[in-house]
Amino acid sequence: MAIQRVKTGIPGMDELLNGGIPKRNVVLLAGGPGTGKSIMSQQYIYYGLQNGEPGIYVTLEEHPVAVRENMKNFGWDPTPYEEKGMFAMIDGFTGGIGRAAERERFVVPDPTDVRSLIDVVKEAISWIEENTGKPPVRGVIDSVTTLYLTKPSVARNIVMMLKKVFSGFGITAFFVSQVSVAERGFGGPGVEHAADGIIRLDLDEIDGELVRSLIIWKMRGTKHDMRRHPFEITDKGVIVYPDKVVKRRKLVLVRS
Ligand SMILES: Nc1ncnc2c1ncn2[C@@H]1O[C@H](COP(=O)(O)OP(=O)(O)OP(=O)(O)O)[C@@H](O)[C@H]1O
Repeated sequence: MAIQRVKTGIPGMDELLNGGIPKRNVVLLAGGPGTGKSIMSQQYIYYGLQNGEPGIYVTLEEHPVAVRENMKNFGWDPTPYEEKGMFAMIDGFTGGIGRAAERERFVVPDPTDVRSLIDVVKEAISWIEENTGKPPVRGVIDSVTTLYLTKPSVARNIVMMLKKVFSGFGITAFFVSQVSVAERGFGGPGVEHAADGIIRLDLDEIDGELVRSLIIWKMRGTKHDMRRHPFEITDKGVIVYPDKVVKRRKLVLVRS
């Protein structure tokens, strides 16, 4: 039987994934600052909404109002879908502080406490089920790194706890993982093993120009492309180029 897949909807990406992400996979979207992790996550969620697939988005690094504004800049206004009960924005940023936070439907009272975050996620899933008759298909946490910045030793446990909830409800998720500019890993000890998939995004200076590229490091349940491909961020979102390959320039030391 063919496996069920969730299309990312990001032009070029599903080709690299042999058709899409296997359903229920939790995929780490790992990369340095400004590499495009949030934009790619928002594009993933919005593609689903447009195709009748409910979604949840947990924002831990940005105000939910700023996330909606950023999405609108790309033409991805989530508000009508929130009104229909198809999309839940989970505010893990404000802790309920501020006027705008009072208007949010799902607010995590203590964003540093993973259990309180999980409770609100479950509430949002039930709300979507009540409104649409099905659980969300897609989910995003932006970023999971925030949850263990000060306690890296529990990183893997936290990712496992969240993965159990998301994949338990059949949700296919992007967990955004922040890595520092020169870091080769995927952000946090052991998280790379807990995740079902890893997509690594990079921004490199080549010949005085910043070049965006990505590579699918792993994806359980499917074969996938193994090469590094360039991508661009445009006014309409991310476009990946499956026919182009980026070969990293090596740093050559010249002795005088
Ligand atoms: N309309 C646009 N057209 C082209 N590029 C854009 C546009 N809007 C934003 N960008 C690029 O996207 C980058 C931000 O992307 P994004 O917020 O997804 O990064 P991120 O990987 O989530 O970063 P961080 O970890 O710092 O939050 C900007 O630095 C800019 O280079």
